[in-house]
Formats: sequence, C-alpha cells, structure tokens
Amino acid sequence: MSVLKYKRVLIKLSGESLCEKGGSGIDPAAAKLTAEKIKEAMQAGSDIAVVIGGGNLLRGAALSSSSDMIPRNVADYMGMLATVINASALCEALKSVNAPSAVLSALPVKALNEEFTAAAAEKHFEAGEAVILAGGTGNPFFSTDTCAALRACQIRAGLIVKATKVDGVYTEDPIKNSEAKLIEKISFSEIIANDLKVIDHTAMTLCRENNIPLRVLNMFKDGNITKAVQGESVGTEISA
Ligand SMILES: Nc1ncnc2c1ncn2[C@@H]1O[C@H](COP(=O)(O)OP(=O)(O)O)[C@@H](O)[C@H]1O
Ligand SMILES: O=c1ccn([C@@H]2O[C@H](COP(=O)(O)OP(=O)(O)O)[C@@H](O)[C@H]2O)c(=O)[nH]1
Repeated sequence: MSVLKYKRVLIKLSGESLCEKGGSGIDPAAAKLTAEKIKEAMQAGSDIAVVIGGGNLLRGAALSSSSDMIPRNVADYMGMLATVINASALCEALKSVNAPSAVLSALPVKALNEEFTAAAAEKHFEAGEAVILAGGTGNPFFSTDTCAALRACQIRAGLIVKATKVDGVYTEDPIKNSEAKLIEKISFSEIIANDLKVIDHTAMTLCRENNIPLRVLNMFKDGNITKAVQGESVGTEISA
C-alpha cells in the first residue's frame, strides 16, 4: 500500500459547487457531481473534512451593502445559515453516491446536525466518514475561508484545498483580466503583500502562523481535488 502524503485534508468548497456554473441556489445534479469528487478524494485514503461555503445562496457583505435594511451582523448570520443549508444538501448528495458523512455545525440545528467540536470530528473520522463543517466560524465578519483555516488547525489537517471557480492564484483576478498569469507557488506573505483577493487574508495569517499549506484549484476539473489530496501539484501551492 502506498504511504499517504497527508493523513487528514480539509477541503474548502465554494457554495457554488452546489449549483449550476454561474447560477445560484441548489441544483441536485451539480451537488451529486461534487459529491462524486469528494467520494473519489475519500477513496485516496486520507481523512476528509469539508468546509462548505454559502455564496450560492447568500453573502452577508453583499446583502447588507445592497440596502440600509439588514445590518452586516444579521446578514452574516444569514450567510452562515446558508452554509448549514448547503451542508445538508452535500450530506444527502454524498449519501446518494454511497459515501458516508456527518455534518458538524457551529450553529447547530438539532434535527439536522451536531455541534462542531474537534472531539466530535475525531469520532466521525474514526467511523470512516467525511466530516462536513457547517455554520462557518459561528461569528459574523468572517468568511468560510477563515473557517477552513481555523478548523484545519483544530482538527490537525496537514493540507487545505480551496476548491474554487478558477485554476489557482493569478497575478490579478483572471475573470477581470484575461492576461493574468497563473502562479504555481506563492507564500502566505506574498498573497497578503500583493493584496491578491482569491482568498481571505485572515485565513492566510492563520495558515502562516500554524504552518498549514494550502492549494487553490479549479473545482470543475475532474480529478483535481483527488490529485491535491494525494500530494500532486495542481493549481497553486500557498505555503510559508
Ligand atoms: N489574484 C487572483 N487570482 C485568482 N482569483 C482571483 C484573484 N483575485 C480575485 N480573484 C477572484 O476570486 C474568486 C475566488 O474567490 P471567492 O469568490 O471568494 O471564491 P469561493 O466562492 O470559492 O470562496 C475567483 O473566482 C476570482 O474571480
Ligand atoms: O465564519 C463565517 C463564515 C461565513 N459567514 C457568512 O456566510 C457567508 C457565506 O460564506 P462565504 O461567502 O465564505 O461562502 P463561499 O464564497 O465560500 O461560497 C459569508 O458571506 C458571510 O456572510 C460568516 O459570517 N462567518
């Protein structure tokens, strides 16, 4: 049997992994495709945790800035609840492809999930389940990227994979500038110093302090997530 590069990997999945490309809401077919990718990554042998975003349903900053009605504090709780909805969708999608999983939430909903603790996560890893982490950090003014960094520290993950809509970190936003160049390897400090927006800078600081490497890759390309979990170079590596 081959030796695992990482005993445990945390995958940060964009909320948009659960809807049609460029769309919103939850599309069962898209959720199933994403579940197949997580199942494939689980079969590579590492323990898999998934932090799911909520951007397909609601982003707090965008909602609160669109009018004076909903303050950011409330809008962010709404965003965190969106991740709880997504976690249930992902859990059911994993069930439909025969991949066992459990949802642990920072904002627990009794009928659907358990409260997140590192010890509860450990119990589910031991049972061979993917652990879906819902509700973000449980605090407004944070993002699910920062939640991924925080939870990776708590569960002692050896790698974070940010599975997103672009191929990795570019010199500039590739959606806005088609001339932007893909970067193969970059440090946490360079992401912050160059103000690259692909990932939240609070997450970068936490990863740097705790020396947890990260890979940013395109979630729509088959095999990408599994390759990263197996330690292959795909997308962009962010490290110290
Ligand atoms: N330097 C950059 N490199 C790559 N993507 C960037 C960069 N700057 C901005 N982006 C944008 O960041 C987006 C990913 O961040 P975000 O929308 O928060 O993703 P997610 O929903 O996966 O958390 C990409 O779709 C891209 O348009
Ligand atoms: O710890 C957290 C994580 C998330 N959110 C809220 O939940 C929304 C959805 O998360 P995110 O935007 O990170 O989702 P993604 O872009 O990854 O789909 C955010 O916009 C925030 O409003 C929050 O307040 N605290």
